Amino acid sequence: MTQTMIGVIGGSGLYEIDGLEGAEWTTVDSPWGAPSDAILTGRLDGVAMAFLPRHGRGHVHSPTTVPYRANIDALKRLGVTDVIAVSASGSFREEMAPGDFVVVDQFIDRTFAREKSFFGTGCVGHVSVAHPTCPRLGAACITAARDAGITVHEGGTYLAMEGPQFSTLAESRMYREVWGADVIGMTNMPEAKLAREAELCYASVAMITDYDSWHPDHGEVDVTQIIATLLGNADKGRDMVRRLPALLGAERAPCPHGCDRALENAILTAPGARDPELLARLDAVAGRVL
Ligand SMILES: CSC[C@H]1O[C@H](OP(=O)(O)O)[C@H](O)[C@@H]1O
Ligand SMILES: Nc1ncnc2[nH]cnc12
Repeated sequence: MTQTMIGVIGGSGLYEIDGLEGAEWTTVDSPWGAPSDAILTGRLDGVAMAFLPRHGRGHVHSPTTVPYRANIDALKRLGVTDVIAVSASGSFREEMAPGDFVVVDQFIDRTFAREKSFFGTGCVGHVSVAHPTCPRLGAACITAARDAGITVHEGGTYLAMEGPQFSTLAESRMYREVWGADVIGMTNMPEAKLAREAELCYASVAMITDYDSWHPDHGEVDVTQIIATLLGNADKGRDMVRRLPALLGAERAPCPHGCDRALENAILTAPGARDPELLARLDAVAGRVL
């Protein structure tokens, strides 16, 4: 048994959480650069918690410039075991309405201008992301959201786009009708892939703010409309997060889905051919297997 530490990555509109005992903003140094912000640490119902605003307080980082590797490394370095990503998202489904939450379980990664792996020349690693989210953690989010009175949808495919512009109407229709995506956002990739490389359980909660641009009755998405919905969603998100420690507990058994063992047999580079500088940077993420 290890100790649970829940890491919450707060998206647009969710820049802090309340109610943590011993709350403190901690600056974490990472060999992958500076994280988006300091990390709020503390305890809730006897469980260690860490909260990181994805875009930084004051919304400084764009979806492209969020330091995804530093963020995941910093959470791992602090001792986080389970990451809950909370993200403002557009909906491609009539029934996934603004104000609803969707616990996402698949992704289509259309991002192209971001560093997507901790591995590379001198230490090549390949992890599976066929099932990119942790079902155990996702189930806890579903229960927590339901207990908080939120309309929550179980499962969905999140299209991760580069942004920062929203989609064209043709793209919106293609993602929905041809590709079968359910929700859209700009940040869950490469975050989910990096969490898997770091052997962290990862669950994604999409807080629906809009119908993107496909819906004939809702016109095109704009940020004013998103912000209006986002403020109510952020309160709901905080309510969901407050319920997670009691559901997950302070003691943690190995992940039944193997998220915490994702690197076993993943590294191909022969020990003698590995780059010592890269190995040093991988200390937190992959130290267990190096
Ligand atoms: C505020 S509109 C677009 C912006 O909101 C989402 O951010 P996050 O995923 O961090 O909640 C979306 O991905 C865009 O970055
Ligand atoms: N329609 C949308 N497209 C991309 N990211 C979003 N975040 C919130 N709504 C979005």
